[in-house]
Amino acid sequence: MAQRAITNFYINEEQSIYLLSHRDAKKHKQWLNICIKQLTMLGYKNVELIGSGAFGFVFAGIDDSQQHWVFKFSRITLAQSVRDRLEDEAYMLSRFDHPMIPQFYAFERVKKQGILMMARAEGEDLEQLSIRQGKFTAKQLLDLALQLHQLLHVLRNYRGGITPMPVVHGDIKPSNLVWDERSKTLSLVDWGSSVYAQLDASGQPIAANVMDLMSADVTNTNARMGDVYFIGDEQMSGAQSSPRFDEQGVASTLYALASAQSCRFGAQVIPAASLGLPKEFARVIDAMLSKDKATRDAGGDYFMRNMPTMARAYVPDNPLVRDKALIPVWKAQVATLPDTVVYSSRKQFLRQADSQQRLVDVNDAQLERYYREFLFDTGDTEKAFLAAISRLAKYPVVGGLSFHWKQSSLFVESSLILYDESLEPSFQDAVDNTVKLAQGITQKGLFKCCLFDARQTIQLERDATGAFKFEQLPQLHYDVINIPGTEMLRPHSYFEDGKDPDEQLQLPKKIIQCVFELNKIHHTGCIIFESLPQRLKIHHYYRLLDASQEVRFSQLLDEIMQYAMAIDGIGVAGFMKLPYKNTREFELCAMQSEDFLAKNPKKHN
Ligand SMILES: Nc1ncnc2c1ncn2[C@@H]1O[C@H](COP(=O)(O)OP(=O)(O)OP(=O)(O)O)[C@@H](O)[C@H]1O
Repeated sequence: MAQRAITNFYINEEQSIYLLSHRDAKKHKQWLNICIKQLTMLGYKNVELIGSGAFGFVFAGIDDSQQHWVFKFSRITLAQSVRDRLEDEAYMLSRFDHPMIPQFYAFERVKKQGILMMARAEGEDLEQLSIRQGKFTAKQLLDLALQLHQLLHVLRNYRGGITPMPVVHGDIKPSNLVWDERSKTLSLVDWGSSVYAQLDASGQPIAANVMDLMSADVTNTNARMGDVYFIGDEQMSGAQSSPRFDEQGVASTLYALASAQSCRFGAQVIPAASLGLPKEFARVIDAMLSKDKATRDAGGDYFMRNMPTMARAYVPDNPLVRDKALIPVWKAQVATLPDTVVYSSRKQFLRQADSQQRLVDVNDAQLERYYREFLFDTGDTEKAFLAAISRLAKYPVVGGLSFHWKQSSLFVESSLILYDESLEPSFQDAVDNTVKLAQGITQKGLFKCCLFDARQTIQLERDATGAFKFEQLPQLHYDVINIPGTEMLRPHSYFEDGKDPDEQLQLPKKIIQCVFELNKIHHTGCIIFESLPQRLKIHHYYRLLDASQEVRFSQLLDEIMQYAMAIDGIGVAGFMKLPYKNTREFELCAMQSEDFLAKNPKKHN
């Protein structure tokens, strides 16, 4: 119990509600139900939760005249100053009357709870579409780029009366863009980071902001932080706000959708020029994502001038043809889809890149959101790799991956079981990206991650003496599939790689003995013990591959549970078992080779 207490850590609901303590999960559900009830009492029908972000929850409902409304609530757990931002967001949204921007309806306060009301943008946000569809086609991207170009014009040309007052949205990214396939229209939502621009695109102060100039506020930025996975370098480093910020958001968005990633950081290893896009378009995106400001700005200027012409070029409207998957994925069916969460050895991985050693005494198990604060010192490709790993958990999948960087090669072992066949192509894109990005990482070492179903996580509370409270000892869940005898002869992988520095929890020896015994039986799976002061969480998935061994297998799992009741330390420890020792080897590759639409018509036509 000598570990530092976990202080500033909170598992975000975004991870999975199933990982919250019973009490917190109940509170969370109750709160959502209260919101739904209140909105229903106000006369809205079909009220439902449609989104949740770091700052709030978003509900939708229908009024008497069949108008679709959206209600954005700020999280009550946030500081008042942060909650007040919802009112600023309401103000900026109310400035616009444009078909690509949801109409502002009202801002109201119920006790301390602010509620922003606006029109619902019909359709699906582009992050959801990207998860479902995988890489966007060139045609989709050009159509989208044209609409984004139009949006940038709307923002730049905003006027307060006769005075030009360009607006910076500040958070353009796929999840803030709602696409309606029926009407082919795009809407920009989430105005929580928007401000009046201080500078114009050429870096000159904007005359309308005389107040700022007079109040000697010329050096301070009024900019707000957008999503660190999508904002450009200037916004990240606290520069004064300018339309360049949104050009960067647009470039990041187009890049992320073209490559099926959830961030902008992969562009050095997987440039837009490698994605089978029209050459001119790909070059512009890469220029806009450049590390060099002059190149970025020139790219942005080119986009603003030429996007309409680029979008007019003929591009075949065919579905994507994908190369063979870099690593295999198994498919399976299940009645209830898993609520996937990923755990990884990323702390160790990040620490190596953390030059200022700010992570040394952080010992939390799961730092998904928390990592955002520590991303500054990490290389872009490492960030992109971690984001690509997180993206895997957006799919209904269980399994494990290990990446081992040795000499000049990358070795990947995997076991991935996807529970929705229709998502196979997009999941393949997501998995291939992890490999391509890993090929671009030069630091030596090992990275492993497990993907499990949070619904199956066993949680046991401790009493005042530290003993676990339960009526009946819960059982570890497993599936059985019998694979052909020939497959059984292949050597199975055996995942033991010495003490992992991230795993501070000392497990009872008996558990380790059981795991050794389990290893003799052909199976795949993972088990992670996460011991907190008040409770123990056991995350796991198991798949027995030799049905003849089921009796022994389930007996060992029961024993593991019994011995787990002796865990008294705090920390995390776990084991992962991959089914075969068929490690795939990949060469390191600093940058994927160029591939443009016109050059390779067979492949893309
Ligand atoms: N007017 C709207 N019409 C349709 N969908 C909307 C609307 N506003 C928000 N959404 C949906 O709700 C999600 C979350 O909304 P929003 O981005 O405003 O919340 P947030 O808490 O600021 O999120 P984040 O932390 O991701 O910035 C969006 O990704 C989008 O899918």
